[in-house]
Amino acid sequence: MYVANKRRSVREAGMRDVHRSLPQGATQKQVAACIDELAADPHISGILLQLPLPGQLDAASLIDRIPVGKDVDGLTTASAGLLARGEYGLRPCTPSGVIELLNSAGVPTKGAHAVVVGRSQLVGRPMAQLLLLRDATTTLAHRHTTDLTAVTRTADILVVATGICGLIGPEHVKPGATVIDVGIHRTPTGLTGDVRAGELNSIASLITPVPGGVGPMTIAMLMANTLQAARWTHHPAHPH
Ligand SMILES: Nc1nc2c(c(=O)[nH]1)N[C@@H](CN(C=O)c1ccc(C(=O)N[C@@H](CCC(=O)O)C(=O)O)cc1)CN2
Repeated sequence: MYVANKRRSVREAGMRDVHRSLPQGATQKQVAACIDELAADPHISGILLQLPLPGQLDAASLIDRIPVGKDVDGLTTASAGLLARGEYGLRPCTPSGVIELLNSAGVPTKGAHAVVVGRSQLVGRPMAQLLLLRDATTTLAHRHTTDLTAVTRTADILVVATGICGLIGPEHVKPGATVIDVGIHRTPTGLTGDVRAGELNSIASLITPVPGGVGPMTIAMLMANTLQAARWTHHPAHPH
């Protein structure tokens, strides 16, 4: 469904979309060959490998076959390195979308205490790096954090990306905080996040909804990255 949504957005933005669907049992070699073909094609500006992959595949080494200039998900080692050094490059879509949400809502990051819960390569780690670049005092919490509640309660900006449905409740949130819920879970009563948003109305000053919050921003940032990558493709002086 996410792939279908991305393909639709690509077409709506006036770009051409090329979709390669491999069988569930595809080998590392088959997926690598598919990426290599797209990487070598001068008519392709951006490539993404939809995650998660089936267990027989090693995602990290496959992602690293994507040339850095076409890495519209910002997940290659090269893109992660540029981000870690605060240098110009394509950045992961979900964390970039969160920064856009904070900007558009006028939430100041400079000097704020931002706590990110979850340390995935896809969201948590790059999120912490981006907040640091925005001059937030940043804490990255995870499953081994001692007394998570005490840590999250000091956050002016709380970003939750744990994959645990309803983990965060009122006891975790400082009054007036901005809460960003990256989680998405399908339950018998509908879609819900990592945050029990309904219990936070009188505590948080701002909170992103699920659905309709971070998810659509992820796709919007993918479009922005793809446009940037296309500009580089057509202007040979680009940095990659
Ligand atoms: N290669 C990647 N794989 C994955 C990424 C990614 O950024 N790159 N992120 C997630 C899934 N994802 C995009 O791929 C994604 C998740 C959710 C949404 C979204 O719009 N959600 C809607 C609800 C849609 C629904 O379920 O009905 C919302 O939150 O309102 C977009 C993209 C893992 N894999």
